[in-house]
Amino acid sequence: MNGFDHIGVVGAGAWGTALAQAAAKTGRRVTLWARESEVAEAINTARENTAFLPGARLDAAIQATPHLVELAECDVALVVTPAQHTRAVLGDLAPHLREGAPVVLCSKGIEQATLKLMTEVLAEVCPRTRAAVLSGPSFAIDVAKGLPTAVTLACADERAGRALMHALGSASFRPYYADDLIGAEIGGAVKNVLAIAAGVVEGRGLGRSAHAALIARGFAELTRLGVAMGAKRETLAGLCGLGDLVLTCSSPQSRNMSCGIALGRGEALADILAARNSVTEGVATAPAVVALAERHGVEMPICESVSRVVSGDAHVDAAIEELLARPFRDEHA
Ligand SMILES: NC(=O)C1=CN([C@@H]2O[C@H](COP(=O)(O)OP(=O)(O)OC[C@H]3O[C@@H](n4cnc5c(N)ncnc54)[C@H](O)[C@@H]3O)[C@@H](O)[C@H]2O)C=CC1
Ligand SMILES: O=C(CO)COP(=O)(O)O
Repeated sequence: MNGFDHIGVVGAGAWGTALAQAAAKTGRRVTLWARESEVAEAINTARENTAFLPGARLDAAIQATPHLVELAECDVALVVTPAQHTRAVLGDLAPHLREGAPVVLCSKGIEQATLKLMTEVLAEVCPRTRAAVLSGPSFAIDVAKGLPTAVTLACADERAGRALMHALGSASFRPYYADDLIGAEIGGAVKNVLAIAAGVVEGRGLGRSAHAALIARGFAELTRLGVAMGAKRETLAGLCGLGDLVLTCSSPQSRNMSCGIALGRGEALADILAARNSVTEGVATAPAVVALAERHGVEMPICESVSRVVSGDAHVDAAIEELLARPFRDEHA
């Protein structure tokens, strides 16, 4: 064992459960906080999270609990709550965080009310914590089943970041160290918005060429915002940016893409969201991305269209028409 012997995971949705499983596979003790006591109960007794990650048998080293106080002994906390709820959960977690224990933010979204990244929320709520970000192309069920996956693990403190990489990594779950937290966060947040657009392309039957164009032009938007906010281009072109964009824009298994597919087929957003118990991060993050783009003076027409559609300000067809009517321009402007 090379440190971080006891791993805390905050949030037992699909991703928190999968990360708990990946950590348990390294031989570490894992405490997993579930907001719902019945989820904790099911994990501890049936060894399955039937509510959020059915079909994955969970390691006996994972102890689930509905009480955050039980994370007090953990050497590190992985925070895996939906972005819009992360501030509240961090507030409840703060008194139980062990002095010096890093917090690894694993959610992919921007706080809509404040336009803050998760690292900024953490800095406000738990000011003396070392932050890390884990983000990349990784469906929860793939990780839980031990299929090969690679993610970015960003931490400004290089020693802590590399130690976390070794603690969480295994042959099948492969974190790559980076020092660029902003890049890791922007990649994960913006790709969800673009995946909704990719779903619309699919659901409206606009063809594979439009799909490829959407990914390439979407990546240009993601890069523009990231660079304006201080991210490194190579981070955005890596696992947590381009890698996750390609995965999420190409897999109907993605909640964001499947939401877009349903929108493209003419379903109403409220009905789509009401039919699922899982989070579709791009819906709340889309208006935040547009507001950040305005603040930083960058153009993000695809994200703007998604924002207008999910906010009910534009019909899907009108949004597509507007995008196609944009003036011709230099590709790399
Ligand atoms: N599922 C996946 O494959 C991946 C998800 N993520 C990210 O992980 C984060 C969590 O997503 P999932 O684990 O998929 O969630 P999920 O969609 O499986 O489950 C919803 C989660 O939200 C929690 N929740 C609902 N209301 C809440 C509230 N008021 N306060 C706190 N928590 C509340 C539920 O307890 C549950 O844990 C998201 O930011 C997502 O983008 C990142 C990588 C992969
Ligand atoms: O982030 C993910 C894969 O990397 C999961 O995407 P969805 O939230 O769209 O399902």
